[in-house]
Amino acid sequence: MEYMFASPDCNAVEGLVIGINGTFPGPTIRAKAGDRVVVTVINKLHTEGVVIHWHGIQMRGTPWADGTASISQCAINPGETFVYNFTVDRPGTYFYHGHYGMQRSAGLYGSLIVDVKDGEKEPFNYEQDFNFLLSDWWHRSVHEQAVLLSGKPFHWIGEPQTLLINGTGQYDCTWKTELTDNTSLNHCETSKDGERFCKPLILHVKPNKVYRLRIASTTALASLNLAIEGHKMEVVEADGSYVEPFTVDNLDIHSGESYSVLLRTMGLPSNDYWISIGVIGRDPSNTFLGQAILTYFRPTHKPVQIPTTKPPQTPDWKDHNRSLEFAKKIVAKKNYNSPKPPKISDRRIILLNTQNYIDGFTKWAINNISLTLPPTPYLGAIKYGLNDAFDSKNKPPENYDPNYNISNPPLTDATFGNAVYDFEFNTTIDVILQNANVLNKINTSEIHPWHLHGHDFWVLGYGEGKFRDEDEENFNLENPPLKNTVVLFPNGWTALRFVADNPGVWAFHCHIEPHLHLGMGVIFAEGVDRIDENEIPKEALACGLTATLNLQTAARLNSGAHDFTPNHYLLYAIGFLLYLSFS
Ligand SMILES: O=C1O[C@H]([C@@H](O)CO)C(O)=C1O
Repeated sequence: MEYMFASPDCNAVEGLVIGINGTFPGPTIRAKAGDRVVVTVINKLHTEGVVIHWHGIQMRGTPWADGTASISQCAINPGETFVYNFTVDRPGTYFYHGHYGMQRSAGLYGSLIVDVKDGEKEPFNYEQDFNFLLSDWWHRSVHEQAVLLSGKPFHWIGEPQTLLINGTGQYDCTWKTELTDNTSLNHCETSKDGERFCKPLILHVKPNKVYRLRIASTTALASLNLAIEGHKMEVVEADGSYVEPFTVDNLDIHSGESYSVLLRTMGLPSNDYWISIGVIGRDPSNTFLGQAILTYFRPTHKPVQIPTTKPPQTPDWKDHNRSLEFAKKIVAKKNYNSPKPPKISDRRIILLNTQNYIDGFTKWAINNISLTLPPTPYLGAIKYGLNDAFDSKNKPPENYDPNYNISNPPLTDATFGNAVYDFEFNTTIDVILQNANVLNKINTSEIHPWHLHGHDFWVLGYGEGKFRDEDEENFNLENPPLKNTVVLFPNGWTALRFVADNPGVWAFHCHIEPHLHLGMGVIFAEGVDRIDENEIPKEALACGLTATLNLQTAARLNSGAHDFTPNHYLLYAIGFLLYLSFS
């Protein structure tokens, strides 16, 4: 991991991105289900720690490899190395990204594709797959962004300048939304030194075939919609689970989500076709759209032309109902052993999402608590009972004040906090995400994609306004989809269910990078006592109070406490006597 100068969207001024092995985005990792993946991370950032989160991988048996700073491990210091060693148990479209500060916004990400095991088949056929890793790009550095957000008064970072596909975008191109007479690509195609690196991604396809597009979004902020001119798409996978196929003209994808769609190519294509990616859910302001070209192989090898048609318009960003209808179409695949949720839950937590002030600083809070991560990773703090490492005395609230007016939030300050929701092992948990209006903007409620670590959850339903107990009657317990990221729509609620059966400490948070930075997340812990401490790599827990723990172990070992001392003989003698007395 290393900062590099780059201009992913061909803006004249280069900025900094975090590259991996000299590339941005990082290399695509491709594995087969059941594979053990071993990745050595060497931190070559000069002055910052780093971690990598493997988004969508459940880390069963290796919770210390989840790559969340302060939660599952210590940040890897500059110059240090950390080895992630984990199993990818389910095929699907995933990605990896930084999970320390706002490093995802700095471009620290790459794709992770898990194919089916040898000899197994996907429930659909295709000729070839194409990979689209979508992101958004700001010309201000991530450090400037963090300072803007953390200041008093608060300065919002604004919308992105450009949308990127596989790390490439086209800022300020004449063909932003429609073509001008001059169809040359000018600076959008050629960089200063003549290297063509900003031209749009080109998919070469043959007529009458089926292709799989793997689309994942690691945007820092933007919710997106993707449309392919003249073609429909059949949605077949969401967040690594197969879904009941459905056909769409365009696809919504929010930060943290991934989809596979099947694209059937035409028999007699008349042209090359645009693929457009636009912003939904928030006013896109001047964001330059993401564009790619679908080009058909031709007998005469003509160079790829910029299509002479207009790129498809993505839907109106304000049309949340359309997005909600899209989200509701995603259900588990029929007759495919899709696991069903338990019929009832053991515990229900309601999480109210609000924007708040704390001492004049603008923050996001959940049930009035804005998450501030402690220096000691929770995994070690809980495992070793280091009660001072975080607020272990208090439990975070299970609900919010029933009189709270979500349309007109009171101007009460929130508080900072870092207490943990701890779940009894193997119990079924329902979470209701509840949206509200933001501060100081009449009638404005924002969209929040929430991502859970360590689990997939069933999405049981969406609703308008405040969640009421009766809404439970309409939960979808028949074929709810399994996802790891779900949208909380403006003014509404989203209900989800999962079984707390994965020992570890797991973040659950809004996947909008600045929102997490401003406290929009909670921490879940389950079965931590079941984790074998001998398996936790020592370097994962060598900071904060857990560092002291490592030092104590080292000191004990150095002082020879592991040698056979007279005390051991005494214990053995007592044990032997007990054995004799019982036998
Ligand atoms: O966190 C945010 O702050 C701004 C706005 O709510 C206040 O300026 C915005 O659009 C966000 O998503």
